[in-house]
Amino acid sequence: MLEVKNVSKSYRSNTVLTDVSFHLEQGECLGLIGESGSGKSTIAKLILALDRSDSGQIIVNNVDFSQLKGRELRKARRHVQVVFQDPSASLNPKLPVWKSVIEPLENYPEASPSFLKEVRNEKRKMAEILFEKAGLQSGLLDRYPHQLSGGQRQRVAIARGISLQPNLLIFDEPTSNLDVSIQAQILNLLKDLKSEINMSYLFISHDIATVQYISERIAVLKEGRLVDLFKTKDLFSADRHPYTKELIDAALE
Ligand SMILES: Nc1ncnc2c1ncn2[C@@H]1O[C@H](COP(=O)(O)OP(=O)(O)OP(=O)(O)O)[C@@H](O)[C@H]1O
Repeated sequence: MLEVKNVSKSYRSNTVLTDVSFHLEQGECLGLIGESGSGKSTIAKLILALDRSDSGQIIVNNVDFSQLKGRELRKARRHVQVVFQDPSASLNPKLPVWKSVIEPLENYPEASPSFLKEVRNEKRKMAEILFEKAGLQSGLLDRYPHQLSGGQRQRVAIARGISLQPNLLIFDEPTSNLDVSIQAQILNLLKDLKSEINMSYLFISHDIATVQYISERIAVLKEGRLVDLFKTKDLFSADRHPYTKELIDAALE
């Protein structure tokens, strides 16, 4: 459902991505790991069409995003959503959180997620269903972002991220700011949602353990090049790229 083909990107003289290729199957989670500055977020930005690659293609459901403009791009964008490390990025501090959760549904009136079919014109009901899916109690609907814990805020961002029933949900370090026990709860929630709603995930993290837990395959980025790509069960296999082994050793330390 996603194909990244020979993508390169530079900012002025700084080469950030070089000839990156990978694909993602429907319903699959691909983990993307690499050190800070290796280009992980840039890949996310390009897939979200927030920026353009210098060369290569990004194909979502057989549509080449790099060729789309204007209305066509806007229409295609609803199939790809994102959850960032900092949920504040997608939550308006001046709105009760239930309104932020249904905002994408207001922006795309043509979207009709299967789990909201019965209530598509009832804003509050849609928010209630999305809250329930994200494991949030309905008593929190009218809170403002600053009145929630970090874990609750991230659940709100997840509720918003799934609201349009996207084909692809990109996570950029979604649990890095959370305590370990909350991280585990959020990862379990994401696993459940993926099979329930049949979405594909691109899960960006610098933490191998997190990526190992949630992903079926793992891609390794080093200085803007994809150096390794393998099934998660082969993480400790002898033929891993030396750089992957370095990352594993560093994590074990
Ligand atoms: N809009 C931009 N203009 C100029 N340089 C940029 C821009 N966006 C990213 N870069 C540069 O691209 C490189 C890769 O950044 P990117 O954020 O993709 O890495 P990352 O692997 O996600 O790092 P981190 O884990 O720290 O978020 C960095 O050197 C960064 O400074």
